[in-house]
Amino acid sequence: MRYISSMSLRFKTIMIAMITSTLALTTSGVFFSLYDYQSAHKKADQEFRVIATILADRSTVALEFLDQESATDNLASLDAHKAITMACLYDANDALFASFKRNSYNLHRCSANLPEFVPNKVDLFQEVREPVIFDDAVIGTLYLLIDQGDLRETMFLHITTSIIIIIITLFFTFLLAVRLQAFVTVPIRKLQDTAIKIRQSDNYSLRADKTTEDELGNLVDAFNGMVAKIEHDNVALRDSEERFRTLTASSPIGVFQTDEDGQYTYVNARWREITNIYDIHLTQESWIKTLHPEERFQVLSKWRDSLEKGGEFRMEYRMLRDDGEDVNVICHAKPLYEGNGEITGYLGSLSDISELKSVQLQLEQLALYDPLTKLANRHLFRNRLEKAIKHAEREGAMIALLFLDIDHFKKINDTMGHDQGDELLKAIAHRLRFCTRPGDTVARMGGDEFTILVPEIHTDHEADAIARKVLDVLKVPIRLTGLEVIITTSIGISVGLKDAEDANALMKNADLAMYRAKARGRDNYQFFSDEMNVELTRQLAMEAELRIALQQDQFELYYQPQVDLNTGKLIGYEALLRWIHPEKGFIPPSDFIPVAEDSGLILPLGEWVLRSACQHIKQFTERGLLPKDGHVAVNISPRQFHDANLVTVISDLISTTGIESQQLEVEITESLLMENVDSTIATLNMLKQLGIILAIDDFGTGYSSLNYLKRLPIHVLKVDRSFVMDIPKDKDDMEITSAVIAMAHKLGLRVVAEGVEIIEQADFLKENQCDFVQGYYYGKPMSVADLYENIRNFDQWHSSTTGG
Ligand SMILES: Nc1nc2c(ncn2[C@@H]2O[C@H](COP(=O)(O)O[C@H]3[C@@H](O)[C@H](n4cnc5c(=O)[nH]c(N)nc54)O[C@@H]3COP(=O)(O)O)[C@@H](O)[C@H]2O)c(=O)[nH]1
Repeated sequence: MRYISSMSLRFKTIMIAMITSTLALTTSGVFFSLYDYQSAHKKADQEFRVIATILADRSTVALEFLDQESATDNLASLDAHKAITMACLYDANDALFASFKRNSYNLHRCSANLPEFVPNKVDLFQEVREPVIFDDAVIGTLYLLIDQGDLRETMFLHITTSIIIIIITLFFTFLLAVRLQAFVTVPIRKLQDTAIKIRQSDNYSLRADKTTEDELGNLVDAFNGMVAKIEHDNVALRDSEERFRTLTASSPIGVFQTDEDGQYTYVNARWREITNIYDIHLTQESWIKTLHPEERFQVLSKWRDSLEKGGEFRMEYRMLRDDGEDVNVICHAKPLYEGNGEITGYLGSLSDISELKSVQLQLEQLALYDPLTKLANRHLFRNRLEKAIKHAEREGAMIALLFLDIDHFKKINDTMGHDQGDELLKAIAHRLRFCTRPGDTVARMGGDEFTILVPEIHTDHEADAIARKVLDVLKVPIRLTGLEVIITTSIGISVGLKDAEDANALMKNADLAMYRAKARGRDNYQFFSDEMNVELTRQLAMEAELRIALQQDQFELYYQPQVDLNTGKLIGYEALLRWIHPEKGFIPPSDFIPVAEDSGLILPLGEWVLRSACQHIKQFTERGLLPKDGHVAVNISPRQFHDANLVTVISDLISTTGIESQQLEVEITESLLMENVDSTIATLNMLKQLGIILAIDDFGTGYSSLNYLKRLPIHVLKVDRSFVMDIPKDKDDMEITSAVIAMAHKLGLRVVAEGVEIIEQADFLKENQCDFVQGYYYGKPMSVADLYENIRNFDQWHSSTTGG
């Protein structure tokens, strides 16, 4: 079959025609020869039987009368029939009676007796036996032997003629087939030649000639149509490729194409710029050489993996170019497929993302690191803390978390200026790094708060040692431009997973411990303890109770008189808040004010105090308990002071209660002044514009500088009780107090001395021109009812209480 399929169409067409003709002619020749032979044979047989019947009939008389001569003559009439070779007449006993033979050369002779009949005998001669009947009795048999040679000869002649005719016909058929096949093969050959020409010349504008209008003509049309489509597609492809080349040539992205083995077949100019490879014969090896040694293995194995699996290649990697430049790139290559689905190569892009990477790094730096100190920021610290907790859970290890707050940093920052403050923070960060090991994390949480995470400790002593080291190292004077600063810090330590098992709790515990360190005089460290937690629980319980107290009106204002030292007259009161708990009784403000401050409850509570104080001012004025130009001082906590609504609240209260604004004095603590200086001054100015009196409370306990005080729009300075209480025993306190009074006067401020308990203190203050005093010596804070009871006439009441 394969042999046949490889034969030329021309040969096959001729062969088909020849085989078909041969088969048709042979079949019909053989059929007709046989038919002819059979017909001739049948006809001869009938003829000889008729002759035999007639002859037998004629021989009846000769046999009956035993007339051999007549019988022989009778038989001799057969001479006219050439095919009858021999005729024998047998009598009733089958004995030869008369005979005839063609000639003396005839080999056949009649046998003496009638030959026995042999059925299905095949011979060149045919026998005919005809009974001779007389009166319905067989009196003899006529036996004829007929030579069939003529019949056969005729048949052979017919066959021979047929064969000759077949051969001649086949010959003409061949000539005709050879001629006719050209109608099929020539257009096909032409089509083939055109196809070959197109293929060799890549000239798709060529077309095959259409010579017929039959199926071959249709084939040519279809072929030409197909070529036209290819030509059109080629043009489109060329245009597209042209556009691609033009585009890639000026593309800011490197573009490359490789074969299926990864060898470069095309790169654009940008690709060369990025890789710094300008070899004309570009190989994969030249690209491999540009890969950064640290990443070469990963890049190559991924690239080879993509080649083997026929998958996409997408990777971000570094290159170390031969000019020494470190370039970050992102490479993306996709396989190109042939029509049969096989990969023919890769088309890819190469982008220089160095700038992006550095921006990303900067962003990461910004997102995870504190821009000033370059320490980890809150997020990164939190992240590392959570990882350390997980590690500790798995390994059963301990972690230490140190929470640091620089002591009085705000004061230092405000005094030295923010630039120096920043330098100081950087120096602190540097020292903290020095105190830790590579696996530890030092973070700046914001402001002057730092944390240290030690991810693996074995005993508390290790955390203890780090804390000591930090305290010592930070205490070493820090030299800034033009000055030297000594700083201390307060450190809270929580140990995981002993004190707490999650990041929030550990942070909270360390924070709590840090506050304990602050409370214990700063410049020390404290480990978190359960007792701190108890304290926290207590504070939370108190917070809940404070909310109820606010709803149930469990608060009351007490008033402590303030006296003019020169005249001895009452000039006003300080309003002091009291919480009368229905079960616990009196709870001092020093206990609940910090809780209210921390929880934010100070805002509604402080507003309540202001409203009550304004209402009382109104009542006191009406009942003559407040002298003309007298005032009531109200304490404002830091959080309340920084509340955006404070000025509006006070302004509304003054107008709704109908008091004079100068009858209200607002006391803010000195420590508050050290935070947000600008906004503090702005708020003070707004309050001053309302016409109220502004006083600085607890003066001397903070770190206010004179320069700083000068900028503040305040009227009164209250010398803290801690300076007054040891007068006259403590000479230092006396000196400080007199200096503060003198300084305040120079700044145009009036001075109130707090906590005056004895006459010596009053005398000392008077000698030093202190303006006003307040203290148990003049009167303890008292309820409004007591006030009405006691101060009907202040002068009388004062002399009765002081004995003066
Ligand atoms: N934000 C607010 N703070 C308030 C309010 N009411 C009070 N406070 C602050 O609570 C702190 C404690 O106050 P308190 O227990 O009322 O103590 C005051 C006086 O009773 C006490 N004092 C006065 N004279 C003497 C004395 O001669 N000896 C002595 N041992 N104590 C005396 O001093 C406190 C007044 O201090 P100060 O406010 O600094 O003038 C206290 O800090 C209050 O400020 C409030 O409504 N809001």
